[in-house]
Amino acid sequence: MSTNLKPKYRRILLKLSGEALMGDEGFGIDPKILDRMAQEIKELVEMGIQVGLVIGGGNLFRGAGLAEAGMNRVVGDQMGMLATVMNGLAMRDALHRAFVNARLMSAIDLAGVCDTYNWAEAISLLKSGRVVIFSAGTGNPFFTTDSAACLRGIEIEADAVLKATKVDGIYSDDPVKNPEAELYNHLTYPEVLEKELKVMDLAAFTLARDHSMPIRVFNMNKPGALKAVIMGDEEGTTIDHAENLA
Ligand SMILES: Nc1ncnc2c1ncn2[C@@H]1O[C@H](COP(=O)(O)OP(=O)(O)OP(=O)(O)O)[C@@H](O)[C@H]1O
Ligand SMILES: O=c1ccn([C@@H]2O[C@H](COP(=O)(O)O)[C@@H](O)[C@H]2O)c(=O)[nH]1
Repeated sequence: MSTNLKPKYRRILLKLSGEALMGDEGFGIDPKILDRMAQEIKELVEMGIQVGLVIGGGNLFRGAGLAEAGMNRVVGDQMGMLATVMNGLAMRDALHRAFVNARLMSAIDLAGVCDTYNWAEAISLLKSGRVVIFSAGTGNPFFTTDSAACLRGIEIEADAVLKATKVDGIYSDDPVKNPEAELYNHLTYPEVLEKELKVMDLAAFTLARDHSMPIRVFNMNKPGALKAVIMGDEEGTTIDHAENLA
């Protein structure tokens, strides 16, 4: 249970792993996970926290995988970006069913389906308590939704990028492959690079570092983990400048 009384963050950029959305299925979206995430986001909104959301697309398509199978990489990435719009539509629907006001924006024009990304409008929606889902990544191929999360997080002046993933945080090695791997509570930006830890791709990570955007990585399947992160409790792994970790 948290010993902190006030949330640590006022505005967050929450990145949800697309792959984690599929649960035990090999493809697609598990409605139970979607509804649980919607409830957890609702709790944050009720605490007065402004929530920007980026969802991955790994449960549907990844450009790199499609290119390996012979498809043109740009076309594969376009399919990957559209996959994140599908996840965004599903999440907006789940949030609306949970009586949470949410808007879906896309970095690619999709008139009639959702709004096109607009920075000023996003800020104004966040201030009015709406959850804003940023889909279609950065709108460009050869990037990932981790880059989109850091980019949008910096643009909306979020207090942190919270990366919800399938493992408890950042380990000394991939914990799925190496059960001996140790979990880190805190890391500085240079430590992540020195230790060659796979937190997110380099483009995303350096963007966060260069703009002093703290990153917190935690398990989206662990009940209460998101709330603990929000309250500033020791949960998952925090990456920041050394002086902010002290
Ligand atoms: N040092 C490490 N610490 C923690 N996880 C690691 C590490 N190295 C590799 N991983 C792997 O990275 C995975 C998390 O990846 P991540 O959440 O970034 O998925 P993703 O590819 O961004 O998801 P999606 O594309 O579906 O949104 C973990 O499941 C873990 O197996
Ligand atoms: O800015 C972006 C973001 C994503 N893509 C493509 O979408 C898929 C899914 O995103 P993940 O981060 O892997 O979940 C990604 O593999 C890319 O193919 C993109 O092109 N540009």
